[in-house]
Amino acid sequence: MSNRTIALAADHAGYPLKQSLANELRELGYEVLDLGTHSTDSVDYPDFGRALAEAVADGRAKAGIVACGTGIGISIAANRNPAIRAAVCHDETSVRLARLHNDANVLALGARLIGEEVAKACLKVFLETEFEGGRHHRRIAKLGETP
Ligand SMILES: O=C(CO)[C@H](O)[C@H](O)COP(=O)(O)O
Repeated sequence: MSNRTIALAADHAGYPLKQSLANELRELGYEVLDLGTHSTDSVDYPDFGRALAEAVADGRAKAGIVACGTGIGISIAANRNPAIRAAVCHDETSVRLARLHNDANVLALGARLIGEEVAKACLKVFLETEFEGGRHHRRIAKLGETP
């Protein structure tokens, strides 16, 4: 991904993983746009999924990483923004295919389900894998159509 700014957001369950991934991103030379949360105090994941989606949609960040306990709730929140294709992934193959086929612009991780090293490996694959295009363009376009 060429733009070097990656947005991060998490709820309280995802907060420790978010901090770890922020450090990893900085070590990899990326700018980090940290949209919270900023502690393990209990918060509501829709607020953070929405904020991250807006940052990616308006171009403040090239892509985003979200984390909650499972990755599910915060991905649902992010995906309510029509510009967002958030994929919940817990292994590198899923991440690779989410980029190759789905042009996922947000990676959602379940902090209570996977370890930090797996999450870091998923992050690297997400950053390094380009959209394959071709037949997948047509399908991505259909995702933006209203039913
Ligand atoms: O995974 C999540 C949403 O999909 C949340 O992180 C989880 O529901 C938070 O639970 P709790 O308030 O019990 O910490």
